[in-house]
Amino acid sequence: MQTEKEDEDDASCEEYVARSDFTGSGTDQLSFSRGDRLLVHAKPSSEWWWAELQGVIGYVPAGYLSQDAAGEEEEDPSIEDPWQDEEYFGNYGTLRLHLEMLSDKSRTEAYRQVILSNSASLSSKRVMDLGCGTGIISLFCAQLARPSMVYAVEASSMAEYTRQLVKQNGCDEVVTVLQGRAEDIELPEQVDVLVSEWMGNCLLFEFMVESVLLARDRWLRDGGTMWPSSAALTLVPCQADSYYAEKMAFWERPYGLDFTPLQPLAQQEFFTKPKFSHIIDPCDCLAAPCDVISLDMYTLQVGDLEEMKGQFHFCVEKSAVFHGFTAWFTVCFESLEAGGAIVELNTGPNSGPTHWKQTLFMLDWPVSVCAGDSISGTIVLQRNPVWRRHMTVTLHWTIKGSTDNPDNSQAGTKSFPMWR
Ligand SMILES: NC(=[NH2+])NCCC[C@H]1O[C@@H](n2cnc3c(N)ncnc32)[C@H](O)[C@@H]1O
Repeated sequence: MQTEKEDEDDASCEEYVARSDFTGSGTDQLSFSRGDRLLVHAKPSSEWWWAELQGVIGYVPAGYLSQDAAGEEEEDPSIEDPWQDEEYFGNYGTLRLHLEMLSDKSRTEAYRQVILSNSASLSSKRVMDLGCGTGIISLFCAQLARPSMVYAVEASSMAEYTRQLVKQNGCDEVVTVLQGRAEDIELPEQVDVLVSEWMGNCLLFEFMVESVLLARDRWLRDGGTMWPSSAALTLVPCQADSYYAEKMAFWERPYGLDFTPLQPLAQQEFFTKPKFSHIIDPCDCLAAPCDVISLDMYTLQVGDLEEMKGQFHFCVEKSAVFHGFTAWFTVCFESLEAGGAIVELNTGPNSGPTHWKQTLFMLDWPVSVCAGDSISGTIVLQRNPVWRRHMTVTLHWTIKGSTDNPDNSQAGTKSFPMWR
């Protein structure tokens, strides 16, 4: 018989249905599968609830749960396809994106350099090229080295053409194209090297990296090599005068008229989401850039991707208007030979241009800063619990005046959806 307290607890418990799978990270998060019925005991915050599943208790992301049974009938599109694979792989089935990537010399030459500088060590190695697209990396392997086999895995319809390109270039003895998602295909053997070009805007957008980690855990032999081997997200406070003038200052006096009542609209429309494909000029950087998140591709776990946190502390080097932060990434490819040369692909303003360009996060209002001021804070990349290729980037910052400008101290925070 339940005690009054237990009755009371049951009364406060509410049953919810999981709309999507969730892999918890750490000991206090509860993993579950789509369709599981969870008992929610408490809602300490709007994002994380305290729930129970088959006697196990832990934190669950509230966004994953829906209460109304009716929700099951009107399937929310995100439940059907939280990875939006139909649209995602549909896009990669056309040439537009492949042309953009192949036209990116910094990107493509970096992968070619990796193969070239490891060509001797690649002899007799088994390679998996995850998300091979047109197969360029696999063709580099077959052309510049003597691997025993390259498994070129591609989920989109481009794979049919990739097979033709492999044959057209006389590489079909070495390269085998497998059409399918890396998560679903079967290889006849484990591989020595897992190479992939998985990086998205702000490094993680698209979350293709999850597929790479799953393939690592399933197909890379112990002691095998991950290319890239590591990745880092870099941040810098910046001025963005021309972007600000174009989107915000414009409304001050267009054709001699005062359109400033539209500025709150402009802020909402143009500064709510990050501006990807921004090109930051090195002189727009207000401080030395700082790596805020570093990924080790050998130890990174899928659960780690739910929330990635980084800290920063910038010393402002010149008096300017602080419009926002700019982010970019760098990936490194370790040598197959111990101590061999590392190849780096840096998508920042001091390296060759790439199709990723950089990502600009505009503050709601610019702030004047002086040389000697400090800008400290944190960046949090929160993976979208429903749309699994998306995330929200939250920046918290505090500006502290330098000794000769002590009263300029202010704090701010802003969340930027990428893109839902
Ligand atoms: N750097 C990126 N942001 N995107 C560039 C690589 C993306 C290529 O990998 C393919 N691709 C992406 N995910 C997968 C997957 N899980 N399995 C197979 N192919 C994939 C996709 O169809 C495309 O051809």
